[in-house]
Amino acid sequence: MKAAIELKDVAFTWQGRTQFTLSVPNLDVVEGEKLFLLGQSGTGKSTLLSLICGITQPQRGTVVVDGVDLAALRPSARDRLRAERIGVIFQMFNLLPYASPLENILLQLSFAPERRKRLGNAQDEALRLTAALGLDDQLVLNAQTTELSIGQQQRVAAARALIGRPQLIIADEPTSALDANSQTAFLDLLMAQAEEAGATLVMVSHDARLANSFDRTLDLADIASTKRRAS
Ligand SMILES: Nc1ncnc2c1ncn2[C@@H]1O[C@H](COP(=O)(O)OP(=O)(O)OP(=O)(O)O)[C@@H](O)[C@H]1O
Repeated sequence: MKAAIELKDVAFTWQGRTQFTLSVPNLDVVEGEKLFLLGQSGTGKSTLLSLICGITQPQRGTVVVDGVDLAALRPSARDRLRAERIGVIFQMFNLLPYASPLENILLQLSFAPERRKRLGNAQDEALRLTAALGLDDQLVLNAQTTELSIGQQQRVAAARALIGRPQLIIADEPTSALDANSQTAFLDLLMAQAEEAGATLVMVSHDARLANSFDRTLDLADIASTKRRAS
């Protein structure tokens, strides 16, 4: 089976913060796999997702995504690869505050012409996704993102990640602000979208009950060592 993500001998330290080092000797995720990633707070789950997305670069080792060694790309090419092939739901959402939810979702496609081409009417697709996530059309079309609750913003961030069926979906605690019913609806949609696109899914969550829906569960402590030195 083809690997969607391969990490080898990776070591990473945030610039200027030598207290924390994340080391991942080996991590392989195969195409189409749905991986659930658990781990204690502060151990480096979000850091690992940043490395996979090419947002940060390891000081040592290789990160290969969809057959591409991220270190071999210029920063602009890494940004393009991320926009085209990876749907990212960031822990802090990273939405534009003064744009509408719809504008936030469609903006993603302006950086990703391949994803755009897979769609007929992009606005219809955005509204289909947001409706499936329980958001009202009028809110999506007319509200400013700052007016949305945290749970609503999380759903907008999810729709932005899913639009255009990216091959890889990276989700950092995407259900943390949702109530139990919304969590179930969200996970159902996430799984359906991943399956429809044959996408690989890596999701971080503290809620171990969600693990049942995934092919594999990993605790970060079993694949990585985290060094935390007192500063
Ligand atoms: N942008 C950043 N700049 C500097 N240090 C950072 C940055 N992001 C995270 N860190 C540090 O890296 C370490 C790991 O953080 P990370 O967010 O990856 O952990 P986590 O396992 O995702 O935590 P949580 O479960 O609480 O979200 C922490 O010591 C954190 O302070």
